[in-house]
Amino acid sequence: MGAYTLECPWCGRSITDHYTLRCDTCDGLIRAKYGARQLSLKSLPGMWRYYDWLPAKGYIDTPGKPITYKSEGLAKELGLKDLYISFNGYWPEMGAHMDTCSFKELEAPPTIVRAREHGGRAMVLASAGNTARAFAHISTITGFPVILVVPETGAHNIWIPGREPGDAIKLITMEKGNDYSDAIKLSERISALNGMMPEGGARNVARRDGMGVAMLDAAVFMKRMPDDYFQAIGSGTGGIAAWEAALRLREDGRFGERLPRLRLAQNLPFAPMYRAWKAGRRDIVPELDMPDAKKQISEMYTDILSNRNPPYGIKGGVYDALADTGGEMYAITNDEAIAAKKVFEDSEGIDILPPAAVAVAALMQACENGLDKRRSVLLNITGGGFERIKKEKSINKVEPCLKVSGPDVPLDDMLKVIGWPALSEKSLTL
Ligand SMILES: Cc1ncc(COP(=O)(O)O)c(C=O)c1O
Repeated sequence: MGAYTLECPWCGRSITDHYTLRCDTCDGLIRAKYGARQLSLKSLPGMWRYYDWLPAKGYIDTPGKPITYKSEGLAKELGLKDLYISFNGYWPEMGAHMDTCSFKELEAPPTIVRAREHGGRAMVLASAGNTARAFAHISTITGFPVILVVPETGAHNIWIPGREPGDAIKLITMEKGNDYSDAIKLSERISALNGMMPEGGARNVARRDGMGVAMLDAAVFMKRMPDDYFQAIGSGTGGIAAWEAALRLREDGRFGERLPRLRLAQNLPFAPMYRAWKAGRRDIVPELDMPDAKKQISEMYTDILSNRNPPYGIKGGVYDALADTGGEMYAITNDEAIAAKKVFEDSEGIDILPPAAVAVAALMQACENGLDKRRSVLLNITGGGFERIKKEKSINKVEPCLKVSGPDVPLDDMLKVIGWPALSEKSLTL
């Protein structure tokens, strides 16, 4: 069980896993190559049902997994015959128990397990909100220290469902004017500390293969891969993950030969990947694709979908995923997303997070523009059930231990407040 090696499909190197995030030779995205060519489902909790294709030896006892179901309400609304929904969030009647209400809860468990298995004593990560919440939740469950760097505007997103936040969570907020990319810069500086593991973003196979579980769960439920996969993206890591999961399913042989077309959506006015893709470019040109990025980000319906350095042009990144699957990009206005949110909630009966509304709006746009209604479509509702969980469980805010002015603040003062290196000793007792 759980046997894997790492390989770089772009230069053919096989790599021993030391929590390795990069291929030194060609800088393409490395992948996990699993011992099990065919997926067999395991009797393990939540997402660990897909343990065969997760890069970890152990697992964490958490119930969260995507729930795939066949839509009736939205399908009827849009005239689609075969619309499937991957619901990532809280919806107990459907068996959905991702209590932090987003698919980032698929990334956190394998990433923390992998880090621990490779000698990590703490993890640092930057997030506009949902990712930090998911890692904080898993830190509360496991006691594994996490340092979260979050722009002030996203701090309200960091809460723990149903219990008090664990004391191994250290939340650092960044003053107004800093965005997600500033948070990434600061977290990269902190990650240079001995024993501190970077979460690795799209480069971390545990994050990607964790998110790929949405595609695996759908294919198992549908008994085949969907024709189309809709998702809202900021970094696009979820899109890459869906593509890689589909490549494994194709190799498995029981889920079809054709890769699902990735249909990925960004929220206007900040849509650098949409613009680069539409211009037929592998590279994002900041002056053309995200002029005045900070202003654009401040005008988005959901700045969760903002990332100024997405893994787009890198080998094995979003561009390659779109190209290999015959994919398409969509740009969604704030009004379209707000309208789509209501359509989904009225027709399916559960609240969704704003990024998921962007994906719904993309599906609606595709339908208006002639998407063949007989195609089997998988819509990734990447977050939902927040209104619902608020009524049923306590939402316990994580209080920041420090607020900083920008990404270049002196590290020493910061570490004193975090309690480093004493914090790192904590993980040794776990
Ligand atoms: C709820 C939700 N949906 C979609 C996304 C976009 O994910 P990605 O761009 O990493 O695929 C995010 C990112 O944080 C998110 O929190």
